[in-house]
Amino acid sequence: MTPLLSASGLSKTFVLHLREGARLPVVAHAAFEVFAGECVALGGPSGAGKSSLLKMVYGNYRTDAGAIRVRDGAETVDVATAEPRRLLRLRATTIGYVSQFLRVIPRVGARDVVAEPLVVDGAAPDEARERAGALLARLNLPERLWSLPPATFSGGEQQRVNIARGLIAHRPLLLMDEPTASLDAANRAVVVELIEEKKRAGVGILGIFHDAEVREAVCDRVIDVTAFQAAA
Ligand SMILES: Nc1ncnc2c1ncn2[C@@H]1O[C@H](COP(=O)(O)OP(=O)(O)OP(=O)(O)O)[C@@H](O)[C@H]1O
Repeated sequence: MTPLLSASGLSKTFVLHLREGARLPVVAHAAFEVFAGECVALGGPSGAGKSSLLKMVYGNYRTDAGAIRVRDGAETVDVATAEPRRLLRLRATTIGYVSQFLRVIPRVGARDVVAEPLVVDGAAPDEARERAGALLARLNLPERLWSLPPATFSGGEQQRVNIARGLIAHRPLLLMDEPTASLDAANRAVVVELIEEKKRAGVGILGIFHDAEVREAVCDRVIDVTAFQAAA
């Protein structure tokens, strides 16, 4: 079986230009794979480079060396060297990303924020809104909030809107950065169920899961990022 994601030789050093070019090596020669239907956690202590690796896989951080091969239908795209347009296309169809925080879209109500990825995929707006409502209901977001822009929502409410937006459409590879950080036990359990459903649908997941209970419930294996520690 070919992996959905195959990273090899990944290295990254931050150069702090405002600190006289101080160099902060984060990872060196990182290599890992993610297959369809599995959930893989990036593990290791704070500052080990978990978020940096996830951002490299999504193409938000440049890599100094290495390849990040992502299967995109019949093609394979190397995120590390892809043209910006190719990267945007890859994100539109293949890589989903659930960040910790919602990037609020001004004046757009929560339900429409969640429905948008389906509309972009070509779903009829009414159907997209109905599915968005159903997902928000599963995540216990009170219906009175659905038409309101999430800017004023609580941290946990915003995180649930963010999760719903990140999970509503099918993307074969899903990156998750602490998807349950601000959630209570009942909502954590819903997110665990949603992740299980994605796995059953063949989605490969790479994520950071600080909550040990959630990690043990959904993750098939943990990649220890300290193994990729760069020499200072
Ligand atoms: N944009 C950046 N510019 C400079 N240094 C950065 C940047 N992003 C991360 N770093 C540094 O890289 C190192 C790894 O950070 P990263 O956020 O990847 O760690 P982490 O394992 O995700 O930590 P945590 O569990 O605390 O979130 C840290 O020392 C951090 O200060």
